[in-house]
Amino acid sequence: MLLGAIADDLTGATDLSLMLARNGMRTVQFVGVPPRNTDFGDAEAVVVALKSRTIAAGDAVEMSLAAARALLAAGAEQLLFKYCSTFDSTDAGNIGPVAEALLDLLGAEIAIACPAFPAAGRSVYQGHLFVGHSLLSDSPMKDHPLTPMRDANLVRVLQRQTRGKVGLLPLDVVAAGARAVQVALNEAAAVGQKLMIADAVADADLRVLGTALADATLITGGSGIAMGLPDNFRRQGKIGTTPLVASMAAPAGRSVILAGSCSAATRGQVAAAIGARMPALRIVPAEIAAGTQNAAGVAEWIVAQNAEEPALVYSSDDPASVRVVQHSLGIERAGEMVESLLAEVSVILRDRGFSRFLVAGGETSGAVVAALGAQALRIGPQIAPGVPWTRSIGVPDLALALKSGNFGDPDFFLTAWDKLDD
Ligand SMILES: Nc1ncnc2c1ncn2[C@@H]1O[C@H](COP(=O)(O)OP(=O)(O)OP(=O)(O)O)[C@@H](O)[C@H]1O
Ligand SMILES: O=C(O)[C@@H](O)C(=O)CO
Repeated sequence: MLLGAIADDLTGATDLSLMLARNGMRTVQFVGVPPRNTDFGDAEAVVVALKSRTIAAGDAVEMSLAAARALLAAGAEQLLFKYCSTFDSTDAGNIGPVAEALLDLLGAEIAIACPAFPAAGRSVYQGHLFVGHSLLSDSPMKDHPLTPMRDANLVRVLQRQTRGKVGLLPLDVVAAGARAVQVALNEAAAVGQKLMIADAVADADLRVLGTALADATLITGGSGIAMGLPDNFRRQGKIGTTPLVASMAAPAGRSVILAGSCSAATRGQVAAAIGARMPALRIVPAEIAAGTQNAAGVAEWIVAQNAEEPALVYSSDDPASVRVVQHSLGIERAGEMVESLLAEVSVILRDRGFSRFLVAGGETSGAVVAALGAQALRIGPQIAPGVPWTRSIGVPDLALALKSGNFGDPDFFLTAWDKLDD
């Protein structure tokens, strides 16, 4: 095992695992910190998925350090801390505190922070994060239920979360090549900077950064920052090239879609599925609170649908309605109620022979997969940039597609199934 990664949510971990697998690295993903003496088999990269994006910063630090220690003990030569390509965080953390704690653990002087992922429309220029053609602060991320992002200047955002000084690695330095990047990082470290937001607007920039970071013990960023890393190991003769599969055998059983993401892309996918007459049931937080909607009832409804086609259960709602719910129930309680209900539903369905789950939303996926009991995932074919099918290793044997809220085309819920072989 060469590369050890810690992801702050589950869909982010599959996004990263797909990036590494697409770039030829044998990658296995773990859900939670792997237990002591875990056999990582022939994995060249191990990605540990945490659910640490929105918990208290101290807990996120502790969990991330535990993951880092497990990866280092298993032989990782380089650590990557993966967070969201939209830099989802608050002034309390958790990107800054976790990155600083990992720097301390490794005794490293400086790390870059680069959420750019051009294939999904995320680019960083002059330290400002763009989502498509909009600044982060003008994008739908300004209304995220848990981490509303209202400042696009990432140097400023990260500085509010960190003790150490945050700097900028501008695009002209990146354009000058890997050596220029290394010189800039050394100079920044010499003046006491701990983290540097790195500009990148195209895959070529991310590959330059990747090359420059061959000897870095810690790298932080979105999945894009990983695209150049496998080549470093390849140049050193440590890995070959394992091709990504084009389709995946799925265990026999029924299919379901559970969407707990309120992100714009997911809402579009829900609308497209309903438009295509997929059977769909809406989860309403106020009804869960009132006890008129519960997991048993929702699961019954799903089981009663046509067994040959996937059915959709969604809580996805527009920002104004989400705000109303959060105001009456509390942000955390509203989120937890939906997550718990979908998690309970998934367990009932698993026990009724469902084996193919498509889950939308990072927090939602974390809750569902933990309840389902899948502990490690093998990476299958790409459905959309950042979203692969995965198959759990051992028991339970499930096909899982864990979709980040904002990823995928509108027809994602309809076409994802084409990549599964019966
Ligand atoms: N109708 C709703 N009202 C209030 N909260 C909701 C509603 N539906 C879902 N939620 C909560 O909003 C949160 C959505 O977060 P989640 O991470 O699942 O999606 P996302 O942020 O779009 O995805 P990602 O993190 O992958 O970008 C969850 O905690 C979920 O339970
Ligand atoms: O980086 C992204 O955008 C995703 O992998 C993610 O982390 C969403 O939760």
